Amino acid sequence: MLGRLNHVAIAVPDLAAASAVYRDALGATLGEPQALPEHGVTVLFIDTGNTKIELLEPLGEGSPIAAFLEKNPAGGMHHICYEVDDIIAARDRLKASGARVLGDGNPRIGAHGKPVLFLHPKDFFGTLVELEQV
Ligand SMILES: CC[C@@H](C(=O)O)C(=O)SCCNC(=O)CCNC(=O)[C@H](O)C(C)(C)COP(=O)(O)OP(=O)(O)OC[C@H]1O[C@@H](n2cnc3c(N)ncnc32)[C@H](O)[C@@H]1OP(=O)(O)O
Ligand SMILES: [Co+2]
Repeated sequence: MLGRLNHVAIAVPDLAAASAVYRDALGATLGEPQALPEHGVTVLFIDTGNTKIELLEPLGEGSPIAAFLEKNPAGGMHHICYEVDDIIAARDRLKASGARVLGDGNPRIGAHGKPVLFLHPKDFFGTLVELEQV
């Protein structure tokens, strides 16, 4: 079930400033910012060759990362995304094991145009887990 590491996400207060630091200080090659109002974030991906870094900032009212940034105003590691080949089978297996699938439990289309789900951080050792079907 558990596949490759698709991305590590870092929530930031200012996406433009954070991506400039990644470009200028770390020499990162930046993807284009993507506003995703349906997810309440604007994201930008950085390809590291073996995985990706997702920088994300809140977009609009009620962003799901607003409370996280209130607690971590300078930003912080927000979630980790694993790839799965069948997100419905993964969801059903996780729910059967007692894990909490966030939202209404149905996959939504994520930044890569693929179905994604999120698992409650309290069930995975303080780490918000995202699953992406590839
Ligand atoms: C762009 C699309 C997609 C992609 O394709 O990559 C994305 O990545 S979108 C990313 C943004 N969307 C999401 O994160 C959706 C899932 N997240 C949520 O539903 C919420 O963030 C949350 C996980 C339910 C937390 O919401 P929050 O408002 O912070 O609720 P609480 O304050 O009640 O938090 C409960 C509890 O969990 C701790 N917490 C919150 N966020 C995280 C986190 N990222 N990592 C670890 N722990 C987290 C929070 O501190 C609370 O703990 P206690 O205070 O100890 O109770
Ligand atoms: Co993500």
